Amino acid sequence: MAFNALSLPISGTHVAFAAGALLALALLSSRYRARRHLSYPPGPRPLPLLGNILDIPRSQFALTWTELGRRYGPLTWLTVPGQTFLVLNSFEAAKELLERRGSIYLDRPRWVMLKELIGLSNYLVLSPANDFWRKQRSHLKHALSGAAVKSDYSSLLETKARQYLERCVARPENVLLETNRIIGEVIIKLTYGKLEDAQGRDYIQIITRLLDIMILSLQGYVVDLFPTLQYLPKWLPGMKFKRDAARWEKEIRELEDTVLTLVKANSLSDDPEVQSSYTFKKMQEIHSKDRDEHGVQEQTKLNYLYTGGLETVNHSTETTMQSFIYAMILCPSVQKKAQDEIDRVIGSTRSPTFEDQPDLPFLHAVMLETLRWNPAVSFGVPHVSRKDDVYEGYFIPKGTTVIPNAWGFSRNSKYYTNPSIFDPERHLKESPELDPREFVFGFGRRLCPGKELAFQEVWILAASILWAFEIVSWRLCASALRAELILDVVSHPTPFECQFVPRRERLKDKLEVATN
Ligand code: HEM
Repeated sequence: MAFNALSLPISGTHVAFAAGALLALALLSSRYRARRHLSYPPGPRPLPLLGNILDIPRSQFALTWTELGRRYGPLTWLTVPGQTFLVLNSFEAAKELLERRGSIYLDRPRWVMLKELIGLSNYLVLSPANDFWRKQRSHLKHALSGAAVKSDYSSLLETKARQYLERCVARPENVLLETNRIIGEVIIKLTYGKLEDAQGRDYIQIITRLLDIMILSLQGYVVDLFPTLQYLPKWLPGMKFKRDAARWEKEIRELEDTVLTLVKANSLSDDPEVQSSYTFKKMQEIHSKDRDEHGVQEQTKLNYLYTGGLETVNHSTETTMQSFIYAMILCPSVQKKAQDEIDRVIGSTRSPTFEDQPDLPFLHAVMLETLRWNPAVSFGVPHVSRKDDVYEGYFIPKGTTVIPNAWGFSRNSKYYTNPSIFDPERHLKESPELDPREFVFGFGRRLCPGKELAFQEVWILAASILWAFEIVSWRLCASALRAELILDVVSHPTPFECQFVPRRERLKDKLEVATN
């Protein structure tokens, strides 16, 4: 039986529904038409089937992103089948998209190798913007706020800085290793309260290995560009990524189990150091909310996994300190000026404390310049968009991976005069140049929650080194050294040797007095 539309009973609801549907259709079609007239941002021409795969670097990523910016302008568009990428070489565009429109650019890439094959999807920095991520971030926001860092962690940071100086006096040939070690100790102390478990296993070694695996797996595996490759059998040629993933997954599970055991043991500890740690406090919260043993187990695991996100960012602080030491070797006049300021304000009888901070403006500028000169996360951590967007007339579809090229901002003469020169004075001008903390710690809702802690930590370590030592190069004179930076996932200076020469007579005695 044929129905005549007019013979159907029509109610007000139907009319409203039909009008709504028509309106939605009209909107959709006008949006579609508008989109058809909108273009993607400029970028290199994609190849059939492969897209821009040949334009995507395998190393020194930030250099390629910066070069693309020079050729195509502040926004560069790249595609590989099924994925779209937007490289930002404009600080203003990064601010607008990732911060002001932060609710759109909130997710993280799929990172097939790291998250799906190795199973690290629950680490805070890698996590999609889900409920757990939100809860953990809100907890961290308080635990690592500027006020909390000042009141809760200043004394730990000062004590660690003095211990560091003592170790450098005792083992001057090992200062770079000691630098990495002390930074690891700060984060582990703060997270777990202890550096090793009852069996004497060193947590810094465990975490360092975890970080190394993470960074290795982010170094441009082809499966990240073509996720379907993961379903092919591992005996086929080109499937090395599958074997790597299987090996690392096993290793990571073992490392995690060790730390998880510590987290559980810690939750029962009556040691005050443990009780002041981040995980102890979180575990108390979990126990107070969930009395069911299975729930507690699950929460403990999640707590560990998310806390794991804290240590996974440790390399950034290490490389920032390495960049500082490297810059001081390359620029002896800057080093001397900072030391003169320290000598004037602090003198020779005691080592620096945070109370000296307001009186050391040149040192503050040196630390800002260190962050700018070699942004530790040189091309930022990518954000992924949750819905379609339009910016400056360009269409940015949902699911686009947006890369804020921090290195590009740091080398852009629009923001900095002579950007490749290490020059702290740029931050002391009447109108200071762009504060690098505006971009080296990322943007918007994914902004680094550890930025206050990181800045205070590198500040106290740098102040202590300059107070106690002259930093010189082991073999070469400064003029023979060139600034060479490796811009990988976490960027760092090329391996170099250096020596800390004591500037104070009886330095060891002075440090002992300070420590006691
Ligand atoms: C100089 C040292 C550091 C630098 C340069 C740095 C930089 C960054 C950057 C660029 C991001 C990505 C932000 C974004 O996606 O927009 C990030 C994320 C993060 N950082 Fe840091 N960071 C440093 C130290 C720290 C420290 C000491 C901690 C913790 C104690 C920390 C904890 C985190 C966490 C948990 C995230 C993930 C945030 C999220 O995805 O929601 N960072 N960091």
